[in-house]
Amino acid sequence: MIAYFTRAYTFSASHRLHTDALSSGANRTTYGKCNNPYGHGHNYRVEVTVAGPIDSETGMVINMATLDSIVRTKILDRFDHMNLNLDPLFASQVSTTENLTIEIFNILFDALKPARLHRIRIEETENNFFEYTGS
Ligand SMILES: Nc1nc2c(c(=O)[nH]1)N=C([C@H](O)[C@H](O)COP(=O)(O)OP(=O)(O)OP(=O)(O)O)CN2
Ligand SMILES: [Zn+2]
Repeated sequence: MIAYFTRAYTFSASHRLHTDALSSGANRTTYGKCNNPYGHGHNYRVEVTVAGPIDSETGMVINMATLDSIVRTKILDRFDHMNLNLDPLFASQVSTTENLTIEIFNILFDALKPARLHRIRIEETENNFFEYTGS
């Protein structure tokens, strides 16, 4: 029997949607106000879902303290109060939340092993949600 455990985390970060592959005008047309040269910020809410059998001794899919520690070390310490565009992950790709969601999935997929990361879901604003399950 496989169970799913989801825990939510938040971090605040700034970014600017911009690509050197487009002209200034095309960037402005494509990204609108999000192309503002001074950037803007979000309070990102990240949902991490781990899937797996329930351990017969602990009754858990994953120990929450273990999950918290890994997410803090790998994600929150890296991105909270940072400019996403300055992170090497976004040196050659736009800091859209689609890309952020995939990058966070890939980081945590490796870090959580042998536990199995099932899904990352990120709320960028009250209206924008993104999710990735690895394929
Ligand atoms: N496909 C994507 N489109 C957009 C992304 C993205 O990551 N993927 N991101 C943005 C911006 O980062 C932007 O900051 C979103 O904010 P906004 O347009 O203000 O979003 P809302 O409409 O939800 O908020 P309002 O306050 O109602 O304007 C844009 N597009
Ligand atoms: Zn934004």
